[in-house]
Amino acid sequence: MSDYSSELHIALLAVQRAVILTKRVFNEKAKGTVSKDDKSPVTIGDFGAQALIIKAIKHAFPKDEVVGEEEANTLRENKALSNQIWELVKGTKLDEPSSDAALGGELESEEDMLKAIDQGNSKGGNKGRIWALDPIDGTKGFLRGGQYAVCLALMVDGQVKVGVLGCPNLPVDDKEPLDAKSGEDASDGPGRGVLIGAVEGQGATSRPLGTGTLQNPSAISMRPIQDLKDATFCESVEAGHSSHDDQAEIAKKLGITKPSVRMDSQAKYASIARGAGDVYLRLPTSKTYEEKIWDHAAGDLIVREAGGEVTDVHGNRLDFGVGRTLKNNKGVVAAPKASHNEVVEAVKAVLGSKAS
Ligand SMILES: Nc1ncnc2c1ncn2[C@@H]1O[C@H](COP(=O)(O)O)[C@@H](OP(=O)(O)O)[C@H]1O
Ligand SMILES: [Mg+2]
Ligand SMILES: [Mg+2]
Ligand SMILES: [Mg+2]
Repeated sequence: MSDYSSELHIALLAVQRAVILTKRVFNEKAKGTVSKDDKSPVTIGDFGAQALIIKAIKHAFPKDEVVGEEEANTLRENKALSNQIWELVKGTKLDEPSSDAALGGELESEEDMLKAIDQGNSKGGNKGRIWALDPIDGTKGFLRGGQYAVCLALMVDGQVKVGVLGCPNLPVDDKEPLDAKSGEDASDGPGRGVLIGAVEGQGATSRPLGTGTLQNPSAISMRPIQDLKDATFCESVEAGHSSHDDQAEIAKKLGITKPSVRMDSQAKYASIARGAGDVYLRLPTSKTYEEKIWDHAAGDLIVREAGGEVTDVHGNRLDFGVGRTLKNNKGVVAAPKASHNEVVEAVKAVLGSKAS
């Protein structure tokens, strides 16, 4: 049986390399945004990071498939944008040549880059080895100057085996508690940037994000909370992604008085997994929206390996084996194992009272 050590190693290095690129874009005023068909934004950072990571995976594990969020169609029609991304991608490498070589080195050409982006077109499913990739999660936060994450997970037969989150704007210090402002005006200056990883059955770790070989990891775990009244809750900044009103009602029901922490991206999963916060709620805002597997795969495993439980609002585990979306689930409830049931009951009570 595989211990997934080489998959974890490649995933950590690939995310670390992609963050070199996303940080350059984050710190530029013009981030090269275009709108997708669903009107959501995508930047040169999203495309560039997807190309770099898929190149690395296909080099190390040529037979594996990838479910990536982005596709290159728009770029093939917009040469100027494609050129701009290529200028960024072609110079991006890890400082340590042997680490960069493990990822297959640089992409060969602009066409090679577009092809890599399009290799994220797997349909997903519950057979074989499939990676789920969100090159920039929290693109709206990325544009606003908030939190964002580079997210990569390996699923085997529909089960998440390896998960990695690169969070350039979170503090390196695992124990720095979240407060109501943690999601605002984020920066990637000194003391910031964390790389979280997990393998099924082997726990979760964190280490500072670097630019070459991987730094030493420390084990992370969720904070033991005696009473949910003292919990710190995280939710999306975007009210269109998760209902702030329902979450406030649930918090009230549980006796929570602290204001919620609004934060973009899977930085929420990363934060609760390392004990900087406690509970992450994502409450459906529409009957039709299906959550995307790349928005949750890495975070789901990392929180569960850190001593948490992750389910949908009905208390069912997230099902990553049914395609590119979580069509069997609604919303997300992530909490320490011992408190998870109590949170789900409060969620059911509040959402149930609104069912028509
Ligand atoms: N109506 C909706 N409900 C829930 N999630 C949505 C949504 N519309 C978009 N999203 C997803 O929310 C993600 C951001 O999550 P959060 O709100 O926690 O920061 C987006 O990821 P991207 O930024 O990668 O596109 C996008 O996939
Ligand atoms: Mg997006
Ligand atoms: Mg996302
Ligand atoms: Mg994204």
